[in-house]
Amino acid sequence: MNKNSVYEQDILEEISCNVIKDMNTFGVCVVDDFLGKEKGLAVLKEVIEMHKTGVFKDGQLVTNKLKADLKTIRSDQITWIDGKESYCRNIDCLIRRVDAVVLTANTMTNNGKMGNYRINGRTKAMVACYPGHGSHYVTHVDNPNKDGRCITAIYYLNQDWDVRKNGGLLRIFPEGWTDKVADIEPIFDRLLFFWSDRRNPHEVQPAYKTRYAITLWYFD
Ligand SMILES: O=C(O)CNC(=O)c1n[nH]c2ccccc2c1=O
Ligand SMILES: [Fe+2]
Repeated sequence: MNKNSVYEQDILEEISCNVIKDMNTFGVCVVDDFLGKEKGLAVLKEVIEMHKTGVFKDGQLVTNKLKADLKTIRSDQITWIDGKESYCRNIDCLIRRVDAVVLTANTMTNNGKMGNYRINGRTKAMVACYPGHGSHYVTHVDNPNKDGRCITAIYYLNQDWDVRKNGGLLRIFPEGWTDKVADIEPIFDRLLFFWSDRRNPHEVQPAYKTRYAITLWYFD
């Protein structure tokens, strides 16, 4: 094993340790500077290129009933990739690193499980774009009905993001914490994990600048 990979292995184990601790304590875990600036920018470049070539499909319509003009706000725009596409080499590297964290965390816990899950697969990667103009995602649970998804992993790509100006905050309302919320800013090179089930209802608040994220859901 060369020096570099031993170093990378150490970092991977350190990150995985933190993921286990935070997931078992809070059900939510944030890892900042996950890829580093160069690799993060390479992923962002691929996503922007995809956006330009029009691969994103319009997501759900959100009709804004508050306004008399019943203005419809187009919300998320998404596309699914498995990472093997020719235009996703850097996104594939991201996916493999997130896989490595989840699988390492899974094996590091004494019984080979994280939160009583034995992860054995995941979805393709969902690349999501909130196009600004107030686009948002109403409070929801990713997996309300035991469809097998247990961990949501979201990687954010938004440079110089200021929630006071740009909105787009992810607000999680952890079950059992009536007076507390987890506010996650969708900042560049941030990786977020949370349990996908009813423990973590969450919303994406209205975004006023193009907002990119890549989501993976892990199955047990
Ligand atoms: O971007 C975020 O910070 C959180 N994002 C979400 O919770 C989220 N959850 N479920 C989806 C299903 C289909 C399309 C987009 C989504 C989506 O952005
Ligand atoms: Fe969600």
